[in-house]
Amino acid sequence: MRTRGDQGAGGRGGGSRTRRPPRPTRDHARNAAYDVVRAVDERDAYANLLLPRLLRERGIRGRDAALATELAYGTLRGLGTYDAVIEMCSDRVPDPDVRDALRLGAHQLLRMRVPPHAAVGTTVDLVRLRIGAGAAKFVNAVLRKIGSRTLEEWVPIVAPDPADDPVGHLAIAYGHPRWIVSAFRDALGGPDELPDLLDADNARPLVTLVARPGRSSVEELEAVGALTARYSPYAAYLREGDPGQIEAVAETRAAVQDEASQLVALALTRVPLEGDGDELWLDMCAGPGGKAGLLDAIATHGDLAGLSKEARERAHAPAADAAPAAFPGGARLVAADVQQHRARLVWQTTRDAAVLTVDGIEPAWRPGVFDRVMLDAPCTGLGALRRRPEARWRRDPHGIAELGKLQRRLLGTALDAVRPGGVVAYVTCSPHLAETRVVVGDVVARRGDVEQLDARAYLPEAGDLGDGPHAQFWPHRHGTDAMFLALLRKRPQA
Ligand SMILES: C[S@@+](CC[C@H](N)C(=O)[O-])C[C@H]1O[C@@H](n2cnc3c(N)ncnc32)[C@H](O)[C@@H]1O
Repeated sequence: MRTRGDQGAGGRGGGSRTRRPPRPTRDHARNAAYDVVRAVDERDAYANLLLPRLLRERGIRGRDAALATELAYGTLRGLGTYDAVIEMCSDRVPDPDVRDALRLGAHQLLRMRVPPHAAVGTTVDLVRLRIGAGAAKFVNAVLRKIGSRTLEEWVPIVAPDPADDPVGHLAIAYGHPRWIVSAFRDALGGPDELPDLLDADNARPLVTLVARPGRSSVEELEAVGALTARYSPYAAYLREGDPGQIEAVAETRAAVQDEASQLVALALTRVPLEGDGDELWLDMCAGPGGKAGLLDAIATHGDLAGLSKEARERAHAPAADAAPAAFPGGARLVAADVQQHRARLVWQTTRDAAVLTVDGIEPAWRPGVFDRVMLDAPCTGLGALRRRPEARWRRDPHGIAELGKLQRRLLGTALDAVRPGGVVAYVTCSPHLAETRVVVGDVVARRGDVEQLDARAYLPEAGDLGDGPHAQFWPHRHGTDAMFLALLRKRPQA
């Protein structure tokens, strides 16, 4: 995985050597973390898939498992910062395996409260066993230099001056690629909240559960230790433990689902439709099924939690929008995805939905047959960087133009699929303007049959959603993913 200064061999402490196979050490947590960081760097592995497997296979549990997780995830999140400091402290470009060990040591020295002698000593031991004595000597010297200053002291040395280059400064200080910091600044409308947002992106998110209405309840989740959530009437937070061990989750009556993901689905069900009929809903890009699971339960059983009187009063419904309403049930969800394996996941997590493997841009349905359509469009996922530690370094701004074309085409077919008077929710797990407001603005301007509703009026539980008419969630404001929602009504025919 490249951040900067990725130029090739070096840092061996002199001379060539034969690569030794890994030897076991007692420091299971650091070995597992190192293996994860190496695998991500070397073969584009996914840390959130590999680490749990390694912990299971090696029998690493409890505090060791927590340490391995913090070491691996924290190191991967902070790569950009650590590489800048490593470059400053090295007299040669380290080889990738040595560099990954240095990154692991730098994370312990600069962001974790590991005492310097332990951070240096354990990393040097690991390098001696896994790579060789020469590399261990080099790592020892570099880590000692890194440990001579705190992160706060290093940042002004290795990052551009904030007065000349505020984005470049924040990119190094908070370990994010520069283009992502720029995109966040544009979406926030200015730099003021950037440090809070980037900081929130570096924290592990709470595990949020959804109790699917008619199938489970928040009370059932609270009875097994989950905590009352802030916004969604169906959410509960899990502080610790494996959600898969909870009976309701194992039985797909409940699931893991970010709170903003729950709320954007709920908002779609709350818009009063114009004209007759509210029986058939479509989730056009449903895999792996988070929103489909909730929409399927509400379609069948209704929005059982409904909206509190206070929330209803808080709902600011502009004249053109009717007030939010709790759906009474009695509808059917069709859930589609272009990828068969993702459609299968949707089938496994829903109960009553019809699940199809279909390309949303070549739809298998007649135009105008659906009353409500959810389009959770494929996107860069910049709003969920907290979840995949390495994701920020893998995203590429050059893909956005192609994604934008697909997003526009899918939004066009979603609007064709809904009946006049019906509603489409356009959702992305990205706040990037090119994937959100620009896509919606272009499609609405091109068609004469769509009006954009004030999405905030259907989310009275959550404030601070922006200037509208769309709603934008943020990790630093809401503790959720940075999810975007636009609600579009197809105008009734004259
Ligand atoms: C952001 S994810 C959807 C997440 C899902 N709604 C949830 O809440 O779990 C986007 C999905 O769109 C699917 N997709 C991409 N292109 C598509 C297309 N042309 N037609 C239908 N689905 C598509 C992808 O396979 C992916 O599963």
